[in-house]
Amino acid sequence: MAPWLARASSQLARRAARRLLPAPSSYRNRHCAAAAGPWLLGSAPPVLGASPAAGDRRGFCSVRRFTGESSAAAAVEEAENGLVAGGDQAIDFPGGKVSFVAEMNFLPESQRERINCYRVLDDDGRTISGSRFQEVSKELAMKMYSEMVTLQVMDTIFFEAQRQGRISFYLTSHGEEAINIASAAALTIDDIVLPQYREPGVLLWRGFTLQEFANQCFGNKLDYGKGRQMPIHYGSNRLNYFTVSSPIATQLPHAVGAAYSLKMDKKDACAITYFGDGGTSEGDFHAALNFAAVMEAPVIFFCRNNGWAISTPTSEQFRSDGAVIRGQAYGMRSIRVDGNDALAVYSAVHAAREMAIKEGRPILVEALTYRVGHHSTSDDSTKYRPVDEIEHWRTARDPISRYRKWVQGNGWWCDEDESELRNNVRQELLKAIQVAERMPKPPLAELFTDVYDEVPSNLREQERLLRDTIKKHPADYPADVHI
Ligand SMILES: Cc1ncc(C[n+]2csc(CCOP(=O)(O)OP(=O)(O)O)c2C)c(N)n1
Ligand SMILES: [K+]
Repeated sequence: MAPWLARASSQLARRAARRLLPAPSSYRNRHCAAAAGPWLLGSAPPVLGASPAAGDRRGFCSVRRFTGESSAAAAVEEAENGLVAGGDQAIDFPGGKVSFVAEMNFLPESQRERINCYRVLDDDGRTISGSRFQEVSKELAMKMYSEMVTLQVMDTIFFEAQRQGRISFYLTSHGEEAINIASAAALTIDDIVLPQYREPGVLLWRGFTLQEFANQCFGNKLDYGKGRQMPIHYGSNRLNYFTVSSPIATQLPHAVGAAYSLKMDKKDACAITYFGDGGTSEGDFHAALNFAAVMEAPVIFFCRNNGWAISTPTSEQFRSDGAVIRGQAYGMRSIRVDGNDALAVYSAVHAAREMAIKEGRPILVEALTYRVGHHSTSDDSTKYRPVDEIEHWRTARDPISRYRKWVQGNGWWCDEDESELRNNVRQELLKAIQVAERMPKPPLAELFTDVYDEVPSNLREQERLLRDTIKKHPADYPADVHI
């Protein structure tokens, strides 16, 4: 027995003896569980001071029966011999006191009921009576609405542009507009965003223009990534938005580091990182949550639980009650929120941010939602999920319609406003696409820069070969490649 455990055991037994506690009827069982406690069940504890009386063997554990007044003295004797007396008292362990119990109870694999989901608006856009939420001004509420619509229109047009062969790839946030916009609205520009790829609305909210989105998707010379990345891999230094990186969940540990640096600099800001239900199966997810909890980093882990990771349903992703329950396992406050309710998402992230910064702690937010679109333009989701299911979420559960009912109910919006907004966004984006499409591509030399301070000889050789190949086969390369 470890010396600290023996000390604790003997202190406890002496205290019991001083108070002359009568032996509880279940003493025998407690004794048994306590003695087995620190070791693996099934293996005998290394020190057993009391020799078992005949007939007292119960599997792995030796037992002595005590009665009446003699029990306290016996407890002392047992403790001196290295046994733990058990009882209601808590015993010191590394990490804090733990109480012993007589029953051999395994923690159940799940709670009896699933964790509740915080909601403000019902399906008809009415505030649920008694719901508590962060007030939003008319101005903020309307900006949220118009950005949700802008995101939806942008997604629809870029998706079509890919189908027309004008861009190589696209991925929509359909069904997750409230998550995108309302979470962004609850942050300040000083908060650092480490995105997955389905949160362009956060960047839109921060002021990334439709022209900037188009420049990236067309990989032209104004794209900040210099045309090196696939479409939708946006990033902006100016807007504190890390560049999207496709490998799932790598951004989570980065976010903890970024958050910790904000804390060291005593900044009034936090980091937020987004990821899907699929991302929770990556080792990076677990490393990041543990790291953040231990380091008390002001980071918000925002899980978009949208039911699908490409063709993998959540039923094949995890057996836990979603992601929210995992926060507690790592010692982190967590909340489950209706991801299709803009006011609930806004309120939850607003509160999470306050706690993260003021109390210096990570928070996990799990937003329940549904990926209404295909995974990307490389996917046809009707191959693995029922069309009815998609339609139900696209219509009856649409976050934009629900929020619109609420703003309209407040007298802030009407049908004419709606068509004017949609028309304006469409015009602006079509113009941006035309400009982006005509804009020359970045110079070829840029393919080889920004990794090494000086381009090494092997890369210079590759560049020379590429230029020769383009000259030999000009028809196989875009006409505007700048040799
Ligand atoms: C490490 C890694 N494994 C696999 C992939 C391929 N992949 C791209 S997206 C994706 C699904 C991710 O699903 P989820 O995290 O739930 O996000 P969602 O697409 O639903 O928003 C997978 C498996 C990847 N990009 N990175
Ligand atoms: K990543």
